Amino acid sequence: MINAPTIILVGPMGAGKTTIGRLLSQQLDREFYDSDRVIEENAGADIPWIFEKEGEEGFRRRETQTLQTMLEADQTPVVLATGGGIVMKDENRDMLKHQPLVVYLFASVTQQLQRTSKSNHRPLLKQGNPKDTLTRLFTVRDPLYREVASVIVETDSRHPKTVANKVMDAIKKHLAAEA
Ligand SMILES: Nc1ncnc2c1ncn2[C@@H]1O[C@H](COP(=O)(O)OP(=O)(O)OP(=O)(O)O)[C@@H](O)[C@H]1O
Ligand SMILES: O=C(O)C1=C[C@@H](O)[C@@H](O)[C@H](O)C1
Ligand SMILES: [Mg+2]
Repeated sequence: MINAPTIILVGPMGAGKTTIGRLLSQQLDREFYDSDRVIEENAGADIPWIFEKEGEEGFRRRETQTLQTMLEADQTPVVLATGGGIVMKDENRDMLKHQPLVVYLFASVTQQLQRTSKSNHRPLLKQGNPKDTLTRLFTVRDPLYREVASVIVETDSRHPKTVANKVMDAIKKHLAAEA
């Protein structure tokens, strides 16, 4: 595993990309980055503010730029969590498909709903009914996550540490099959 390339986590809001990404980075003794946090640091503002001032389109422009910079800059392998909508742009999916290790953290809509209900910093869930929004996004995005992923790990009803261990096992299997 020491030689594993950069691990990129994709999946919907509440899949646990940030949570599991942190755990993996600790287990592997690697740097952890979260594209949402990098966007916020570069903007000097949080995601709700960016959505309010620049719209989703402005946020997506920043997201593409951030992904590009991070993938180009990355020499040593790291763990990179992405935002739930990273797969919406063709150019982002192209970048991701060229990466050796993209992990789709799968979560059902019911589970996404439970996990996202604890906080209200996600602009897309502030308008309308969150269950309808998550269902609509799932229909569009689930095939796109699958399109870019080398590995898929189910996260429903699993403790974060169990998910992190499952990701490690799945990565080992994937790398062994590729060797
Ligand atoms: N496997 C899990 N079991 C229980 N709770 C979890 C699990 N994974 C994540 N959580 C909790 O769900 C919430 C959302 O997790 P997290 O922020 O890691 O999701 P995310 O995929 O990064 O979402 P976003 O796309 O919005 O950034 C957090 O409160 C986290 O503690
Ligand atoms: O699913 C989405 O489109 C988003 C998910 C979050 O990670 C943030 O990137 C932002 O709130 C948008
Ligand atoms: Mg996150």
